[in-house]
Amino acid sequence: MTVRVGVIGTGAIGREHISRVENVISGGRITAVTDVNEQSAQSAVRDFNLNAAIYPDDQALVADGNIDAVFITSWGPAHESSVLLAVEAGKYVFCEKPLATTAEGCLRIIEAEKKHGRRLVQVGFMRRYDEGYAQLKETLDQNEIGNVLMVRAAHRNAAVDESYKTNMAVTETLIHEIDALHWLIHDDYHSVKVDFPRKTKHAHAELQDPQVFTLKTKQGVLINVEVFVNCRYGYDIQCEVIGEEGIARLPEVPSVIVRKQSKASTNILNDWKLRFMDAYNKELQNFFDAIEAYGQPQGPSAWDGYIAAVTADACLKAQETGEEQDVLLGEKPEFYEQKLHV
Ligand SMILES: NC(=O)C1=CN([C@@H]2O[C@H](COP(=O)(O)OP(=O)(O)OC[C@H]3O[C@@H](n4cnc5c(N)ncnc54)[C@H](O)[C@@H]3O)[C@@H](O)[C@H]2O)C=CC1
Ligand SMILES: O=C1[C@@H](O)[C@H](O)[C@@H](O)[C@H](O)[C@H]1O
Repeated sequence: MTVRVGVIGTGAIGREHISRVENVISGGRITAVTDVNEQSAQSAVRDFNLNAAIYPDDQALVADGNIDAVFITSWGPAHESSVLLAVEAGKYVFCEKPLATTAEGCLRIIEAEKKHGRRLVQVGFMRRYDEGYAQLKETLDQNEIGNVLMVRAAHRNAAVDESYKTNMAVTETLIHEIDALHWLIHDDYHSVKVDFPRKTKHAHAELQDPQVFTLKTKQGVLINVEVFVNCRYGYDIQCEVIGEEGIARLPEVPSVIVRKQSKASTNILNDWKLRFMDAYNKELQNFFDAIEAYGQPQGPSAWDGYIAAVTADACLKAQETGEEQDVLLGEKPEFYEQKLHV
């Protein structure tokens, strides 16, 4: 089966995903695109030599009877309405994070998907497909370091532009750790708080940078995540898990070690697209493979999108108030308990 895909939003990651469907992975084909900036949609068709219809908006694209799935790669605030349109039309959905900008929005999507009666939605939490995270998870699942006590993580970007505000440290950046870390240690968040250390001179006036988030889990694990988006030196993702019997670290990205002029040095990547390239490829391959094998996706679900949204809301409130906030999750619906494996 070839999954025929319509893409809503042909910006940076939309183009990345178009390219990987057309040139890298198997099982899918881009047959429709739309973007509020029509020129962007046209240039995607031209640049990737697509045999695809260009639609004026998401509604027209979703109504196309010749598409099976929709990739939602528009700006975050536009995601919810496009997901709802697609689910109501019975299309499979791959939606980049955030699934919706509020927990209530995620619940509306969950209700629509339950009404359809079968999972349709996968959220773009690609860390779960990264080889390093997979190895780290395997180490923890094998109980090699005993009970997990603490996690120390960092999400660093070299620089961001002026459109990136303090709250985006949560909604754009920390959101990946929010998803990956509870998945990694099989635990749920209980409360969150944030500290603002001395501000770097490289951050613009409306951005507090760096920020340090402390997330406590229901089992008492203390997770500390540094978000530092003007670190200057590169794109760097760190994660160290401290257990009762030992410590497990996310592997570094392989890089040749050069010994020269009394120094040993390795390269550090600068670009998130390269850091997680294999993970993006795997998540989309898995999306197509699961549709073929089971008639439904098996990757991060709308429920995972909801967990991230509730936790992100608590982090935003912690930013505003300076106080610790509880993470209040509803009961996981039976609908999302089913485990599939490709
Ligand atoms: N999983 C990951 O690692 C990443 C996820 N993202 C997420 O992907 C989404 C897109 O990010 P970027 O590609 O970096 O942004 P971008 O600004 O480069 O592209 C977004 C595109 O969507 C279009 N658009 C906005 N609203 C629309 C609507 N209602 N209908 C149709 N088109 C619309 C814009 O014109 C633009 O071309 C964001 O939610 C972002 O958080 C982005 C980068 C990496
Ligand atoms: O989602 C992403 C971007 O939006 C964000 O800007 C980066 O910091 C992330 O690491 C990347 O994965």
